[in-house]
Amino acid sequence: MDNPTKLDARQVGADSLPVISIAGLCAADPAERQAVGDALRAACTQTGFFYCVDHGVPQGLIDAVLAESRHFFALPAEDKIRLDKSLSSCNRGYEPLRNQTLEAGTPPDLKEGFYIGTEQPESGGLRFNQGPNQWPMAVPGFRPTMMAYSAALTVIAERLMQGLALSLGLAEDFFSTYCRDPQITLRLLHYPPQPANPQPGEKGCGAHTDFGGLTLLLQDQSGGLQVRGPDDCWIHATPIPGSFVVNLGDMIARWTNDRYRSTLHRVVNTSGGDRYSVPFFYTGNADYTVSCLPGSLEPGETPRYPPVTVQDHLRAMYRRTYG
Ligand SMILES: O=C(O)CCC(=O)C(=O)O
Ligand SMILES: [Fe+2]
Repeated sequence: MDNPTKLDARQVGADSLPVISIAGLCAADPAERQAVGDALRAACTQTGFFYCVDHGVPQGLIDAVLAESRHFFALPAEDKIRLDKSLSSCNRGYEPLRNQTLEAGTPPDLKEGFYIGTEQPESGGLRFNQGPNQWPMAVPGFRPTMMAYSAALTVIAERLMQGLALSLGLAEDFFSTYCRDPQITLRLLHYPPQPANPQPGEKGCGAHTDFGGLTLLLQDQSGGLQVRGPDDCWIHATPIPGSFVVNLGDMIARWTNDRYRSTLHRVVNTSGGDRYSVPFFYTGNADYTVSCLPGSLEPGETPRYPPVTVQDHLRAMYRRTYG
């Protein structure tokens, strides 16, 4: 890892990360579906990040998510604190500025957030991240918008998992058990502008890899997301209107013995204004055991990671970044 206090990134065009149209995943012709699988394979082995377009999620819904998120974060601090995630048994609700440190050895992240998941009965913390949401009553459009968006992205994520199966030469429905009753987390994020005189290494979101399966990120037009390139430079994931930035999390790296990359990324909000983004984490069925996939080992090669359930893996990862 380079010096974490150095925050500059290479200025490159959006074409440095692949742009993949996923419309073909809905085609009746298997060759069209496989063509998307082939494009995914290239992106997954090379960058671990790509822009996803032609996904079919209405732009009006995407715009509404960002608008409702802005409304929420503009509420007075006391209203937000009333929904603090420490009041939830399942990590749902508001997370104040500087609450998480995604990059060990650097100051806490300059972001505030709000966690939403599948609406479930209270489990008293027995089932990790599973239970009821907390909702801001002062923002009436918030709940229906976030529920509609979560449902829409769950469909896209499941479709992408079918594409990933094709990309790996597996049956298209290979991940169907993983996709049954999936854990999803919608995370609203608000980044204030990067301070003029930050502490060494202080930034919006420290360098990290994502914990789960797939992440589908909606970002506004501020920019600031930086992705670790194969040549160990940081490259800007410049916003492309209407796209999602998709990346693979650690579970896919475990599945493929690191053939598919779970790539480091971070956020430095140098836009001068507020930045809003909405990662959607698709982590699959909590009880599913992630272990090295058929075809991901060369003869004589052994798995780098022991099998782990989705739930146990996530629990360990949250513990690491929330202390
Ligand atoms: O805000 C972003 O663009 C990225 C957020 C992120 O990487 C995360 O929440 O895991
Ligand atoms: Fe991330």
